[in-house]
Amino acid sequence: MEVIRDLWGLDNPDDASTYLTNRAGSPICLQNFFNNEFCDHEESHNWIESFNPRSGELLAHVPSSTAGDVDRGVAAAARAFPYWSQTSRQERSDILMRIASTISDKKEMFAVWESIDQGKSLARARIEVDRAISNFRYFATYILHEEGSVRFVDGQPSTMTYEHRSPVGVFAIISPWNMPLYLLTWKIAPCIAFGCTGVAKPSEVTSITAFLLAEVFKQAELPPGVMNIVFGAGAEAGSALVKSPGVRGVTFTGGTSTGNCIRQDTVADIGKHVSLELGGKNPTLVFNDVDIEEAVRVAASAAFENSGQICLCGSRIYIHRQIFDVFESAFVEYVECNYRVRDTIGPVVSNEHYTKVRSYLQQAEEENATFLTGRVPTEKPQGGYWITPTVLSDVHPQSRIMREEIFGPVVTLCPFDTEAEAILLANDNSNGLASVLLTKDLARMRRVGERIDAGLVWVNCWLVRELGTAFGGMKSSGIGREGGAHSRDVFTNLRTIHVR
Ligand SMILES: NC(=O)C1=CN([C@@H]2O[C@H](COP(=O)(O)OP(=O)(O)OC[C@H]3O[C@@H](n4cnc5c(N)ncnc54)[C@H](O)[C@@H]3O)[C@@H](O)[C@H]2O)C=CC1
Ligand SMILES: O=C(O)/C=C/C=C(\O)C(=O)O
Repeated sequence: MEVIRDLWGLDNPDDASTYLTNRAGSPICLQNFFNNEFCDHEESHNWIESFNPRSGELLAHVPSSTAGDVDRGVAAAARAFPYWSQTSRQERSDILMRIASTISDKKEMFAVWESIDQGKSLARARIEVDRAISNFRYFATYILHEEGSVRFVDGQPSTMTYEHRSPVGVFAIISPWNMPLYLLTWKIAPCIAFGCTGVAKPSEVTSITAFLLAEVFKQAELPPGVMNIVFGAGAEAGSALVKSPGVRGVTFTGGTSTGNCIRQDTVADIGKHVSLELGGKNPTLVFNDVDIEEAVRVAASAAFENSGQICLCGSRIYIHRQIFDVFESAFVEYVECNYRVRDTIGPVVSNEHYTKVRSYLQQAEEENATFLTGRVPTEKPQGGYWITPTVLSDVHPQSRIMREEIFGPVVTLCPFDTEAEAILLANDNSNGLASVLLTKDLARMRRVGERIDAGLVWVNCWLVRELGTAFGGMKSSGIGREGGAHSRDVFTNLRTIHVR
């Protein structure tokens, strides 16, 4: 496979950029991956164009797969399931470890292509590649250390009872464009660790690292059919995959409206396992006892990391009125020094997303919000989708800017007077994914932390992750949890066995 060989050999940004220049506008063409073979999609003239976010240039041709292609992937996964579901935990663990080592050997190559394809900085891409490796290592070892128990039924000493788990079957794994490799592996690793097989459909906007991951599966000798990758549009390939009768479970991360569609598409099949991790409009609460410098650092990182394109980003910052002015000026100064486009943060992912984020900024202007820093972009320098980190105040609580997930480098600042008001403001949103509390008061951490509508509450920190703990949201932010035993629940069926 010529393209894989080319990309695989490039592990520094300069070589990758020379390679792209030498292709002289001829895009990289990706292929589906079924049964451990790269193969052409059915309608081989039909491609989705994927662009370089830094320049707007055409970067890749992504197969526009059809329902027929999806069927091939599902059939491959179904054929592999009887064998794979019976392999020993040790065998699966060894293969997951080999996958982790193979990515690790090509860490820089993965980071370079993730950065080119998604637009994130190389530093950020490196962190995410490391975390993708950790996903495989974590589930490789988790399955070796699971505990179970056998009990005797009360009053019946000759009857014992125990719980047994078995893999569900073929999974549809659907992932978004904001942390492409990390979020895909967050689902693929437990899927194969718990004995399921699958078909993964990465976002059509950022498909390159998933294509490289397919080569990792080959090199790590994952048996054919255990994990297949189909590329294509959500409305066609994604939808066909979710609806496929051969698919027994769906795990999805992405936007809330797509999550709602997937819920509708699976609701009639009651036995299908469904796990949905959706959007957020997350509050950061800054109380009046904080160290301002530290609070600014955490709140800014929560707002602007990955150009605000993480579902966990804190895009509504509420600050106690007593420290509002001092926090506001320190925050703006910090953002201007530390989140500079092109230098420390990248563009947003696509032209479509640029237009969406820009429309919120235009609305802010029309509604007379105060732009403390940042602006409505008027041009695309060098054709890229650059948006300057923007801090707004004086935004009406009912404005779309305050209520909807913008998913870009845009944050609002608002004052509050009391703890009770802070909780009301934080919870005044249909989402319930994440939140940050900044305070030194331990009693308040509990009082407030336990009343916030959010699946994840970070106190004096943000994006601290422990892969064994529950990850997911409440309200419109999703259904179910993943991580450690929660992922096990997604990918396995539970039966209770009584033996006399
Ligand atoms: N993790 C998160 O919270 C994310 C949130 N978003 C939000 O969602 C908005 C829309 O972004 P999109 O790129 O359109 O995200 P999306 O949620 O539509 O895309 C995520 C994945 O779902 C697939 N998909 C789309 N429609 C589908 C369907 N009907 N059935 C099955 N799969 C389907 C896509 O191809 C992609 O692989 C963004 O502006 C952002 O606000 C986007 C990405 C991640
Ligand atoms: O686990 C993390 O660190 C980040 C997860 C991010 C998402 O799930 C998302 O943005 O969709």
